[in-house]
Amino acid sequence: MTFGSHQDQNDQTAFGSYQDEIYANGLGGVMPRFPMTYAELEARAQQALAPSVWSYVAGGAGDERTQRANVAAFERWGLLPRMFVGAAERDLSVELFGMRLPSPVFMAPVGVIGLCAQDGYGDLATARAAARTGVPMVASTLSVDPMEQVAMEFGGTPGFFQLYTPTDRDLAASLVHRAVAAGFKGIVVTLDTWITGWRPRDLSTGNFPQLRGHCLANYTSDPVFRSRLQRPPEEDPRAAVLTWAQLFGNPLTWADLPWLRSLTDLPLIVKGICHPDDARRAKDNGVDGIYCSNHGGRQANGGLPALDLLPAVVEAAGGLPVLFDSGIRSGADIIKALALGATAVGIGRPYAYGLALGGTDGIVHVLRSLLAEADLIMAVDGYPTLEDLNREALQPVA
Ligand SMILES: Cc1cc2nc3c(=O)[nH]c(=O)nc-3n(C[C@H](O)[C@H](O)[C@H](O)COP(=O)(O)O)c2cc1C
Ligand SMILES: CC(C)CC(=O)C(=O)O
Repeated sequence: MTFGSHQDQNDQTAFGSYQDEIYANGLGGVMPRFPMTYAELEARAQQALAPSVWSYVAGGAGDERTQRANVAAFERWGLLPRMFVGAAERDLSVELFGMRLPSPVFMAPVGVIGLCAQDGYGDLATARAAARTGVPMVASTLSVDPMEQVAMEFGGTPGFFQLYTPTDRDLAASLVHRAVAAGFKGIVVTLDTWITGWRPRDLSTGNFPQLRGHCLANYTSDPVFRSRLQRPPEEDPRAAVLTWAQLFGNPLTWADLPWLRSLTDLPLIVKGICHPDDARRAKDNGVDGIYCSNHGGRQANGGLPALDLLPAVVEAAGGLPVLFDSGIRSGADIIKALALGATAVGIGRPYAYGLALGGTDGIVHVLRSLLAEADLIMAVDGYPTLEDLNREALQPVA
């Protein structure tokens, strides 16, 4: 099978075969085009991206201590290999919100992802990667193309819509209802970013407001948003951006949760939950999934690594699915997060870098590499199914 062919879809349950493919294609195939380590992926993405986009994607809050800690946290856990298991066949599939997914991996919402693509249409390229790999995309509110067009590229892969809840409730309802109509399978409400964190790299380049301004397609295509403007955004884009900036961020409280819940029957997932009490309360208020994340260290510096917070959140979630991101850089990281109780694991910056280097092919390469590594670790370490991956599979590094 050739790399990047549409046969990928049929290959979703044999993730480790990507290794054979790379060896078979040899130097004429994947290797000269795509990096095989995260360090190389990051370095080459830096070369490929405009400096302001690079700073925005790679950067985080403050001196980026929390961002680095997210990654370092994975090094404090080691996997325990088991022998005589005969894990010749592995099953990485997972049941999530009533759907069977080929793997417990998804693409975390990345706003402004559009600008990581060479042609500027990165949301569509990402959706196509979801179609090819079966790895769901959580489409950000902040996209270059409207959600309806993004959803049309998903193929058979389910997609999720990430909501930045505006202060205008009618607009929030309109965005959610559009997502339902477009066929999204769940709504992820991000709680930790109603205001942007202190991001020195963005402040240095000064380009962050401009970058955001390119990613308002979900607003400018929205009838409610348009009704709030004196003139159509096509005629007065500056006024549209100013109006958007005024209503972008809603500092939600628990009192808002019943209203959010009432907007849709789709699974409602709350992103940014890091405290067990918040997980418990969200569950008691009728959410369907908890998303443990510290936004990749982009919002508040000085926090604990998200991985360290995961086990308590899982326990408090009392059986609700727990999605996790922040710091996943390898297949081993995926396995460790699953063993610590995550139901599914979100990839963030790595796929944005894949997009920067090779569009849809680049993302497919990143996702398949991560999944191949995860699958092969399960094979070698003797954990054939996700049920086998639990706390017993891990030991803290001394
Ligand atoms: C460039 C960029 C943009 C992001 N935009 C969004 C967004 O629009 N909505 C959201 O909920 N999270 C957003 N996030 C956070 C990611 O969903 C995820 O939590 C984070 O990337 C995980 O950290 P990691 O990439 O270091 O693994 C963004 C992250 C990056 C890197
Ligand atoms: C426009 C931003 C607030 C989008 C985001 O979530 C991020 O950059 O982390």
